[in-house]
Amino acid sequence: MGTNNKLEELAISLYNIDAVKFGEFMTKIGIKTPVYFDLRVIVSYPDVMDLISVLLYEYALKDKKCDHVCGVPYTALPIATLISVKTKTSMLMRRKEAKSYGTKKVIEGHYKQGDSCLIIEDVVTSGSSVLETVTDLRKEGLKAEEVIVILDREQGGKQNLAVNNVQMKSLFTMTELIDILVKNNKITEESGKDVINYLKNVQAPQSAPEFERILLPYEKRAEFATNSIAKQLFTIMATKKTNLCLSVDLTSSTKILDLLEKVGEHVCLVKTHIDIIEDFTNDFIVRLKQLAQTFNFLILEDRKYADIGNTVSLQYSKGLYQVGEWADCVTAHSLPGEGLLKALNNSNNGLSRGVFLLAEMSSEGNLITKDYTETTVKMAAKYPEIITGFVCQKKETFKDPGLIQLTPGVQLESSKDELGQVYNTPEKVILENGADVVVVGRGIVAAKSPVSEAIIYKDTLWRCYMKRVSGKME
Ligand SMILES: O=c1ccn([C@@H]2O[C@H](COP(=O)(O)O)[C@@H](O)[C@H]2O)c(=O)[nH]1
Repeated sequence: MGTNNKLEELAISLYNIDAVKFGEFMTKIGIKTPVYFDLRVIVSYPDVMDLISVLLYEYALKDKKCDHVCGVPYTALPIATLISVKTKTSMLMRRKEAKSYGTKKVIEGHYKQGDSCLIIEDVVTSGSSVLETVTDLRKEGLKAEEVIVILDREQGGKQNLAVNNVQMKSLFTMTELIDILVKNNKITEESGKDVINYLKNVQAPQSAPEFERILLPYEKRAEFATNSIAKQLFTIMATKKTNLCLSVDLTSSTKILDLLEKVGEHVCLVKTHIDIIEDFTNDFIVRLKQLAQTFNFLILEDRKYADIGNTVSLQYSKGLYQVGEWADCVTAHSLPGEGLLKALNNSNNGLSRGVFLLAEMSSEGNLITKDYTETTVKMAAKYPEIITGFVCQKKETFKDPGLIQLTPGVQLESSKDELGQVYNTPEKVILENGADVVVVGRGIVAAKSPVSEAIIYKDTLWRCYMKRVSGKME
């Protein structure tokens, strides 16, 4: 049987075993889709597994030399195993979380620096899962420049990967799969067209003006995010319906924890300045993490790293605060150059971590220029796996819908403090200036009743966001 016939056979089998379904489904992040894939079920069908491995071999592996293969966890792991055995190629296995004991290895198997590793994946949408695996392999000095996938959903993954120097090959694109299923009378031409139309809509975002980043809802933005913390933060905002980041600029750990007990449910992000706490102990961190888990918020340590890579690496992972152990993300200046980003990227100990780069500041008379901001954004583009977004003030600062605009300097009325902090209103920062997550400090912590004030900020900020995105996705 020729490769084309086998591809047809595979498409029909995937349909028959319900690995691909048509109808109206809701994705994990609440977006409607007319097609749904669940390739996890293929492990129960040895004939389908066999066909997939034969096709992957014939299509992409026959004439290729690579030192290892590695499946993106979890669905692609058994596929990678079959390929490894069939081609007698060594396999590597990537853990999703580093072990907390022993070697703390993320990549299991025997390999040496410079070895090439071919990645195998089942379905690619934005390419972010593949990029997570690429990042871990590259950290070990492996060459990870190619991925083969069963299905390309044609939602920007291929382009995203190419930007990160990963070439993607697929057995089918979504359009090709649909064509086969229509041709074999598995689905009607109409539902085929529905899917193609859906694809056109989701492919358009980056170019069409109505899909400008600030007009997209957070759940959609999560799909574009490459950094896992950005993805989580978008999803938390969409689920909890809050884009409020509380800056807990208090010097007593008890006061911070008491406040978070009461307002944790209203915030998506809690921003700390850990070095202003006068009674810091490790218990504070334990309690803070518990609260983050209970109320589903992330933690940002606003450390504003600004030193050479080696020092930043030490500041991040050592010393009294061991920030890398507990903060989901940190802030950093771009001033010292890329070494700092490399340091943060290499010091994450296998944990999901993110960085907000300061591209602009809210304080009067700050020395950041337009050129500096633009160069900062360009620098960030080289480290998509670690960059969560930018601390900035203007919507023009960056375009990438997968990154987050974190904007401080916000109070209910425009004003200034006596030390140069400039406050804009929620309306201005969200509707005009493009803020995604809004940082409020003294507006809440110094209020007479911080809890009721937090609720007012949360409601006001969310209303502005809803106004911004409403009607644009229909
Ligand atoms: O440009 C910047 C960057 C960071 N910040 C920080 O945000 C909070 C703002 O606190 P307020 O009490 O709401 O003024 C504070 O922790 C700053 O360090 C900023 O204000 N501007």
